[in-house]
Amino acid sequence: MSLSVQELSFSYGAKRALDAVSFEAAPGRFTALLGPNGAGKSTLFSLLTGLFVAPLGRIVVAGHDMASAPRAALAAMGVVFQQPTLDLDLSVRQNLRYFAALHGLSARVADARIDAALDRLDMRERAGEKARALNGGHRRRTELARALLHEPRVLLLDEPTVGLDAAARAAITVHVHDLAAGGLTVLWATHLTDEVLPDDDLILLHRGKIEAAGRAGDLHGAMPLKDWFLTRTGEPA
Ligand SMILES: Nc1ncnc2c1ncn2[C@@H]1O[C@H](COP(=O)(O)OP(=O)(O)OP(=O)(O)O)[C@@H](O)[C@H]1O
Repeated sequence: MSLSVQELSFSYGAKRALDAVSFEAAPGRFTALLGPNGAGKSTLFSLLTGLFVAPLGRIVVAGHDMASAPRAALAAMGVVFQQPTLDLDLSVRQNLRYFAALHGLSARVADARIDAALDRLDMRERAGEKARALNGGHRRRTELARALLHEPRVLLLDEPTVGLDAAARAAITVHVHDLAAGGLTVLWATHLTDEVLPDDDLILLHRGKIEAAGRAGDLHGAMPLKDWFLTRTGEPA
């Protein structure tokens, strides 16, 4: 397993946001972390990315424990945050080069990887444009390209389609499923059931606890995922 979360708990004062959460995400699989608003998805991402330190439980990324080997764990991880994080005054290429430099990549290696990443996302001709000039879908693609530059084993995305139109949402969802099919470990947090395919691995998080986990199609069976989600959480997707 390239991502393993064991008995993770976290509270904001008296408010318990995560309660003994355990799950694994495997290489070559798209794992959807599905939960209604307030389920604890963002809290979990803050712990996975080292923004918060978990007082209870364990996170292991590609064999590296976040508590004892945080640098190695973080180096094995690519992250697309819910909030946009591009520098809007820099070009696409400058944004990517800056990130590559932070990861210690030489300019030559960085430029080769940037070109390949932009080609894959059909964005090569936008490389010189300021991030400000891009629409939401292209900004997200740039963030995705950036998250992969250091060739992580695990890709984490926190509600990456928020604010995108239907076409951009579909394109990025398909692209990330392809990345998983190519061998990457993907953890995709969402509250939107139409982003989850029957063959995906699904973790249902509700009120800080894992409510169900398994292959999505096996969990919801003949019932549409949206209806299954409603019966298990009492909240519409
Ligand atoms: N800074 C905070 N202080 C107190 N409670 C918080 C804080 N941040 C989150 N919470 C609470 O912790 C719980 C989990 O919140 P979290 O933001 O992780 O959920 P989420 O699934 O990401 O929801 P959303 O999709 O709305 O971001 C919620 O009940 C929320 O109200």
